[in-house]
Amino acid sequence: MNERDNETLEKRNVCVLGQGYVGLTLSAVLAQSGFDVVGLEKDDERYEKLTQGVPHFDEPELEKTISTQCELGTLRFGRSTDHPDAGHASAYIIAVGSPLDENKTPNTSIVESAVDSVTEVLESGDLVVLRSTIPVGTSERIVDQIETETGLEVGKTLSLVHAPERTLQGAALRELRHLPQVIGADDRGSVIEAERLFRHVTDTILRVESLRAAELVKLMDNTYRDVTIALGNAFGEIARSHGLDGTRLIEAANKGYDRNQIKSPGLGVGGGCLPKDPYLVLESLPDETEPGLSAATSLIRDARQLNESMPHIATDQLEAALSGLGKEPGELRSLVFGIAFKGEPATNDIRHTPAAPVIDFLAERGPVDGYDPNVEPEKIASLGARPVTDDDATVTDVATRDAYDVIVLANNNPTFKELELASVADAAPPDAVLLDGWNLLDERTVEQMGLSYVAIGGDVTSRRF
Ligand SMILES: NC(=O)C1=CN([C@@H]2O[C@H](COP(=O)(O)OP(=O)(O)OC[C@H]3O[C@@H](n4cnc5c(N)ncnc54)[C@H](O)[C@@H]3O)[C@@H](O)[C@H]2O)C=CC1
Ligand SMILES: CC(=O)N[C@@H]1[C@@H](OP(=O)(O)OP(=O)(O)OC[C@H]2O[C@@H](n3ccc(=O)[nH]c3=O)[C@H](O)[C@@H]2O)O[C@H](C(=O)O)[C@@H](O)[C@@H]1O
Repeated sequence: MNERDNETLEKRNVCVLGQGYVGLTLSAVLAQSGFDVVGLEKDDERYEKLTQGVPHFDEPELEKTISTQCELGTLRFGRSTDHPDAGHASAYIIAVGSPLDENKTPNTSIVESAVDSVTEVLESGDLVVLRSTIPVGTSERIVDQIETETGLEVGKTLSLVHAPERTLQGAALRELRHLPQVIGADDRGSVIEAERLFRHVTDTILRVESLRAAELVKLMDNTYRDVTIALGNAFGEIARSHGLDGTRLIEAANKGYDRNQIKSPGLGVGGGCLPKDPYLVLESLPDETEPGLSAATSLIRDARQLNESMPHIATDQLEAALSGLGKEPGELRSLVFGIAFKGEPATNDIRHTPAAPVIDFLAERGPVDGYDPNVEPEKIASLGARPVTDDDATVTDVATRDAYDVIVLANNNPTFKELELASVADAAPPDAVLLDGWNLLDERTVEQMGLSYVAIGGDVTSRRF
């Protein structure tokens, strides 16, 4: 049995490795829940901002929570497990990145390196929580890594679980408190220890049978979302091939028919996770050639590839619409609204943003301005667009500051619906094109203003007025 079995976690100090979207929000909520937390962040710039109480990303209530907990002394930050408080902790939560490499194969080296640094301070009776999203089977390999490096034994002198994060960026602090927490381990004692911690965060703990079960539950959640989004995108393309408007047909199909809620077509799937996690499923299969698996993996892979192609399908549509403009190469003036990977809930995260391939396409044809009230100008510039930084400007002010030949709504920020189309059309050259990546606007209104309207999943020629 675990040597600390009779000690409740209320006395445990917690060390969270990685203070990104997952680690920092969890550190804040754990501190708020009465734990003594040290958050470790190895990135110098991010660490420096944290020492000033400033997160590198926006989440509602996050900065206020951090400031309160730091003032109370329940939350502090360090760079590595060399930090004195890291050694005093008895619960270690790994919340570092698990990206893909350039071949779209999972890279768990960042997780393994974080685990390595924890093994230097682990003691008998400690708890390790693997929170990063990792391929099935990774936790078992980490158990071997820790047992070899420390001589501790999971289930006897050490507890180890996989407890995945499932919050939505932009809603994380609220969802941490309300979503059920999945916990999987290969021994009962470890689950009990982890429950003693997470029951202070959320009311519902969902025990699953093993480490790999918890890994797969998380990957199923995100892969399900990616595949269902892909099906909405597929219907958009199928409808368009019939000269029909997929978005309107999906709206009709969903109305009053709750057991089906088909997702609307969109410009693409971004963020740090959905574009990645289906590949973690595909890359952790024992043997993809087994008959039952090959169909399953084709479904997931094809869905992922369709979602990856959506921005390029959009620029193909745009290319067709631009042919009528007769612009010389390099002359096309463009504005891209919505640089973050999604517009709602608001985020400043540009990881895998669908705006990037659209900016690339337009930048080959002329200057591109980029506008997103939630994204720092340097991030917009990093994608090759010239940041528009008029803080007091309305979206109409931005859209009419130049005679743009192309205006793109690249994410679903609801403020883009406030575009005063008459003003936009007045400022634009004849036959300017508006690409509405999220079907935010009414095509009839856009067309009546004299702008060419291109929508994802929509087909203007099909529209019966
Ligand atoms: N972003 C999200 O909303 C969600 C992400 N996840 C998963 O959680 C994990 C983390 O995701 P994010 O927070 O978005 O990643 P992130 O990249 O924003 O944050 C990770 C942080 O850890 C730091 N770091 C890396 N190695 C470190 C080490 N050894 N010691 C201290 N700091 C270290 C990095 O500098 C970075 O700031 C990933 O596996 C992701 O798939 C799961 C659910 C939600
Ligand atoms: C199953 C699920 O809901 N996963 C969530 C997802 O959160 P994330 O912050 O990535 O946001 P998201 O709403 O899934 O959006 C991801 C991308 O998908 C796009 N998207 C979203 C919904 C939709 O109907 N169509 C669509 O194209 C968004 O525009 C965005 O580019 O991924 C998170 C993660 O694992 O990082 C996860 O914790 C969250 O619970």
